[in-house]
Amino acid sequence: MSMQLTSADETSDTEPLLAVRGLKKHFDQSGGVLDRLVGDTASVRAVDGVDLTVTEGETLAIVGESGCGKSTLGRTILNLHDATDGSVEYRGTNLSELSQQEMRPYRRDLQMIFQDPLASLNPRQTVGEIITAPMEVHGIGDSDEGRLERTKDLLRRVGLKAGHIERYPNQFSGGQQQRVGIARALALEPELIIADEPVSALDVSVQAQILNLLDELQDDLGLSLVFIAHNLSVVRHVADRVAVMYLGRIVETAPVAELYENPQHPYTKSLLSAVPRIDPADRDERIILEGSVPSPLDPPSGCRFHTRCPMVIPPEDWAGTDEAFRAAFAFRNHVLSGELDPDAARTRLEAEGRETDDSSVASYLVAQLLPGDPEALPSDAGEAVRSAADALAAADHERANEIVENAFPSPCERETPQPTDAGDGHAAACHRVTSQGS
Ligand SMILES: Nc1ncnc2c1ncn2[C@@H]1O[C@H](COP(=O)(O)OP(=O)(O)OP(=O)(O)O)[C@@H](O)[C@H]1O
Repeated sequence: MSMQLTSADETSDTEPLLAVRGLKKHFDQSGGVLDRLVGDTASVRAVDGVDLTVTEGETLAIVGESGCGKSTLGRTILNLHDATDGSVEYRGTNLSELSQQEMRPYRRDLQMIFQDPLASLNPRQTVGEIITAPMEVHGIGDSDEGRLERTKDLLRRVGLKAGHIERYPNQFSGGQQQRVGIARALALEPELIIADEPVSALDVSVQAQILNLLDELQDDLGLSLVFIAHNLSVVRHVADRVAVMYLGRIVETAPVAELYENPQHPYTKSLLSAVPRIDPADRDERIILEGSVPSPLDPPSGCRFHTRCPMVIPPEDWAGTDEAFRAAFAFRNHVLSGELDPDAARTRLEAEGRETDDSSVASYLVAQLLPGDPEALPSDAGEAVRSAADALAAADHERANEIVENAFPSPCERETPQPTDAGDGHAAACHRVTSQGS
């Protein structure tokens, strides 16, 4: 007789199923004992203080650019990485304190689905073996026959055929492989599945089928789902709530419709502006962010997004417009990035048959690095830009850094914004967001 794919037990809905508090995962990058002795203890701050909750039956999407720490967060929640700090409470038990041995009973409840289905399936095992193996480990089913029957049920449940049980992973298409991965995760009747970019490696036409399958399974089985994605377009129809992640931290959380209609964080706004909309009236102007995500080895101070933020806040005594400040701040960030090479600028000028003295190089750097018109800056700011460019042309990077840091400070780089209640279950960590709570 086949077993039932039962839904998770009903429990009180006041307590979240999963509560992540202050979770950190840092990867030590110091070379060895000597590095540590001399205090050279660089670490990648992949997850750096995350708070999240997942309630029963809920789908929480975690969205952010590549490298912002989503996979590390998923793996640390499941105790596949040792947490550096913080806690992960699952039904009141702090998983991050458990040894791998103590984790075993929880492994059954907490499953993961991976981005690359083929890489996550053993190529030498049949689908039947892949799906029955975890059942054996966790003592599900009384006999091999029972487990095989259950495997056939699962295959049908995920849209495959019972006859597929004898096949090997490479005999399936990408979408079918992901269905096998989902069946394997379901084999243990989990309560929560962390799906790490489960459709990113699939053709667009197949993505919708897998998303629909996950949605359907979640409804039918009462599963909780943490759905990791690198853009907002795939999560709209599967998520109940969305947490937007930037450089190891959650910057905004909201119910999905609220997030799409009323984004608060400039980072979320930029991600949303990249989502294709059918109705032209819904289309926002595309916000292209400067540069790429900074290194988690040395994340920016204050608000980590300040180096790329199109809404960065001027200091109180700024005499110009906000737009002029943002141009000056973008110039500042180029200078501080340390990536500018005055010799390369000189070579370029030479190739164009122009003057190559320091003053010409400085003018060239201003033209390249300051967005908009230098005349729009207040006069002292314009002078600071020019002095910094002169210092750069003379290869005095230290002086250039000092000038731009003093001339263009922002509260965003000094103070770390805390999550602020924006009403309707919505919170954002941005200095521009003011509390709507009581
Ligand atoms: N085992 C590791 N050792 C050192 N650094 C790591 C390790 N795993 C991840 N990282 C670093 O941690 C940061 C976050 O990586 P992570 O894979 O969690 O990001 P992500 O948002 O999931 O990105 P992607 O979508 O590309 O997978 C990256 O800078 C990555 O290089």
